[in-house]
Amino acid sequence: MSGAVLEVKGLMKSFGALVAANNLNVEVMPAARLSLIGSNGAGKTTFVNMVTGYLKPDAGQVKLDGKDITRLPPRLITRAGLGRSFQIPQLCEAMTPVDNILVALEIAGDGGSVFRPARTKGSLDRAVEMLERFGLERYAGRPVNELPGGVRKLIDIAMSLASRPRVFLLDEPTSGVSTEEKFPLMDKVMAALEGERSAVIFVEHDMEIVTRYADRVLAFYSGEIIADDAPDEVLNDPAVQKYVTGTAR
Ligand SMILES: Nc1ncnc2c1ncn2[C@@H]1O[C@H](COP(=O)(O)OP(=O)(O)OP(=O)(O)O)[C@@H](O)[C@H]1O
Repeated sequence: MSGAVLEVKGLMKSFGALVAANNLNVEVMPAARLSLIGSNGAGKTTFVNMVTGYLKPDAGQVKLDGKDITRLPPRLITRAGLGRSFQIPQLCEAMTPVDNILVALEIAGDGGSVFRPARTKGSLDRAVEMLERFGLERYAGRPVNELPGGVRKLIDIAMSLASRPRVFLLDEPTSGVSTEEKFPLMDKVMAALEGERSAVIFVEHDMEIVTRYADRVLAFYSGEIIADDAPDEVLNDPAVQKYVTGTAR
């Protein structure tokens, strides 16, 4: 046993002649803060989609807590303990934040209907607790389609975290967020994770966010991981400066 919560071995994916993932190997420990960087088309989303079941790999294996989840459908992967939030929040527009979180709990749970999620005391308490953690109590009773973009993003993240995923994947959490809002948003996400053992993996183009919130960085280039180390090491790597950050002198 490696102690890793997520183990990715030999993951491969091609689209015709284009190799979008070339033998990706990654182990993620509980409570890790891992950032995925790389220029457009480097293969980050392909990696995330394969790990979360949205894309079938051509070869390789993904294990969560030692359980093989390769090729399971996304919903079963969520149930196994792998949460995901999207660049564009995936919300039930006419429902309140509390009801959205109840739906997320239902999807991550063992059954019931996502159209009429159970309103047990446990699930309601958890939904309210999540809103409090993100400072969103005042929006509790309004439909989410009336709420501002930053708030919707936080609700989407609160939905994924409500079921206490073992691994939480965030796709560009600060994209579309203003410079003034990006640090408060990440501070809230990281504070909400305190006390949980979830490992966090976030795709990010903003190097200020990467250096402040990640304890490890994977740099992708042309379907391969070209660096895997602490943020300072990766950002000072000549190949990363040449192919990823464009900061080579
Ligand atoms: N469904 C698909 N069909 C064909 N090619 C694809 C498909 N999905 C991704 N690709 C290609 O695979 C490569 C990797 O794309 P991917 O979306 O994983 O990159 P990325 O690092 O996430 O980029 P970005 O930062 O722009 O989101 C790119 O060349 C892309 O054009």
